[in-house]
Amino acid sequence: MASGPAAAPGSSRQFNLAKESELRVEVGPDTPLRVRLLSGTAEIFGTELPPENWLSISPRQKLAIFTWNGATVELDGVSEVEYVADETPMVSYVNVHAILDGRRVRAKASQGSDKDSSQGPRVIVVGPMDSGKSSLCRMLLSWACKQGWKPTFVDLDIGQGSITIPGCIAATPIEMPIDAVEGIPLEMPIVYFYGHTTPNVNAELYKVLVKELARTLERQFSGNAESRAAGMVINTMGWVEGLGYELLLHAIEAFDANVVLVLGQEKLCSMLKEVLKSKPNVDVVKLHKSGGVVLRNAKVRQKARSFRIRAPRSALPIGAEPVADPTRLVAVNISRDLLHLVLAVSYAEEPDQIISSNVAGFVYVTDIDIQRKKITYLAPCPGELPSKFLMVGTLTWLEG
Ligand SMILES: Nc1ncnc2c1ncn2[C@@H]1O[C@H](COP(=O)(O)OP(=O)(O)OP(=O)(O)O)[C@@H](O)[C@H]1O
Repeated sequence: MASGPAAAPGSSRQFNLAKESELRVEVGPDTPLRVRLLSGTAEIFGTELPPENWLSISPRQKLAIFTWNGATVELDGVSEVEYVADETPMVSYVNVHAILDGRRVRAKASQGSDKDSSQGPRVIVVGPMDSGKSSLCRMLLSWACKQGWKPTFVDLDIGQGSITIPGCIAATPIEMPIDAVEGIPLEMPIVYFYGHTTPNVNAELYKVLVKELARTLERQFSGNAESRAAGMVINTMGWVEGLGYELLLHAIEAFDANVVLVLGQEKLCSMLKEVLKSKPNVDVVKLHKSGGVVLRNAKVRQKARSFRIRAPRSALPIGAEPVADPTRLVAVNISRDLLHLVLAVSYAEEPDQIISSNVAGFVYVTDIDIQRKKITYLAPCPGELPSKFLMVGTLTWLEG
């Protein structure tokens, strides 16, 4: 591993990357960094770099520029960390991709026959915090897209998810390799609002929403053979003990996952193998964590969450006391407590549809007039909200 000091502002430098090595880069909070490919081929989490064009890397991003066959890349700007590593688990990851691809081909070939064999792989990626789950999901999705598939990405991580804002679970079809800068496309996500960043606040509600999302996808797959064959890649939370473990099992069951990829933890892998051995159609596969995955402390995680809420479609909540039935709806009075909260706008038409409805988007409360019972909010687009039901959780956000 060759490591270099962070570069001085404005200086550009080149790296000759040998076959199957990667340049790992951590970008600071406010310093811009650009990268370009000068020769050979290289990719960022499964998406190929365009030749010659400068690509701006967003602040705070931590990434690897990996090459299968060798490449020269140039960096321009300031980074906090940059070094080249030649030991990576990428070959094992791409081998998994090849197996998944074979299953997609077989699923497509059996379209029109029985439903079970026309179902492509349903992959769930599990592992402790900072084991590289999200990065592996990205690679598997982007490699599948490169091959012409349109897999569905499901993100069950309510803390550090990458489809929408924290406190939600969501799914979206991925039709093109994921843009290294823009991230997951946001045109068509199906989003369910949980309203908290940890599942133990209301684990029953979390489970109900996971089931609803799984049911919605099942309905979509039954009418769309193409996405059924492409299958899904499911990202999970980094909580793998106790209730966290129970929720992983629940997710495997709810989505009918048939490939479980376990990143970086022997214990979790053997526990899952043991408990799933009664299901011969479920493969549990252990994979090594990449040495490049960057550990994030609680503060960094909180910052990352609040940063995601600044994204165009944002919003977050406050909650009521737990009650006997954890999925019972509680009406929230208009009070100052709502100020600076992000509320989810439900698609529900009637109150009894609220739990089972996905959300249209989010609004951010900027003012409360208690006398007139009036809420002023920021919304991503003008006009009326698609429903009169707004949902509240425990997530807060102050512009800072
Ligand atoms: N090979 C690599 N080189 C450099 N940075 C990497 C590499 N792999 C992952 N990272 C970075 O490390 C951080 C953690 O990785 P990732 O988000 O994939 O982990 P995770 O297991 O999904 O985390 P969490 O449990 O918090 O959701 C991310 O910022 C990611 O971009």
